[in-house]
Amino acid sequence: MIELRGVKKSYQTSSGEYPVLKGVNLEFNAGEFASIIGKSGSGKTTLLNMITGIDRPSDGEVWVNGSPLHKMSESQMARWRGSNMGIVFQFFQLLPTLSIMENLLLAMDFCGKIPISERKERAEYLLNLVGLLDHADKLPLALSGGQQQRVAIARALANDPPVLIADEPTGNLDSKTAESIFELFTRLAEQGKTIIIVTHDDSLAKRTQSTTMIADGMIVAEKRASIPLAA
Ligand SMILES: Nc1ncnc2c1ncn2[C@@H]1O[C@H](COP(=O)(O)OP(=O)(O)OP(=O)(O)O)[C@@H](O)[C@H]1O
Repeated sequence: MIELRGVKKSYQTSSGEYPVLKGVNLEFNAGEFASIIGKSGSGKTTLLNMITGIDRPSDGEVWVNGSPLHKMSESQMARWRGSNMGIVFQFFQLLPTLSIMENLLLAMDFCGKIPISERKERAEYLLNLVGLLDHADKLPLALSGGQQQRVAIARALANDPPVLIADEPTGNLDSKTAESIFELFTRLAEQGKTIIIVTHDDSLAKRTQSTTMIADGMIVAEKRASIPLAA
């Protein structure tokens, strides 16, 4: 469903070319709840950026649901991403001057996949799903970090994408809030969404169906659990 073949990524720096991903081969199945772990600077965010199409590989191929991301133009990619990928960024990136409800509606407006007449109801459904319907009219900064993270997840789901990607979704959260977010991901995977998270939390990673460890831009270990998702 998601396949990376020989993916390399280098950045040009003042001291020359800096290789960050050095030939990554990886596969994720539809409906899989996967984690990516690795030390700071090992290339995790860069790897996620390859899968979401936020950045392009210097070499290699990235296929998602049969679409060749490595061949798409910027505008094709933006359109494709809007309806195919839900992205939860490390620092939420909610628009601070819009209410929680407006943040979700805007994501739907940009994409156009959800009919206009259904957007408000869908936003309410998603805010209810993450337990924040009572906060719909508040501005993001009126919420706690954990609540903002849940809004970011609701927004990522706005256009009902088959894939949800989250960079450190439970970083900086207390353990109870982290647990509730993990449970939400588990439920979404059970409903058929493919979920890929980057995490520093080994105990959370162990509870996902597969864990990929990256070190120095290379996959150094892959573990696939044959057990069902842990609750
Ligand atoms: N645009 C860029 N230009 C130059 N170097 C970059 C760029 N983006 C990332 N890097 C470098 O690539 C390496 C990997 O970065 P990346 O953000 O993917 O790591 P990470 O594993 O996600 O780290 P962290 O856990 O700290 O978020 C780092 O050394 C980083 O400094």
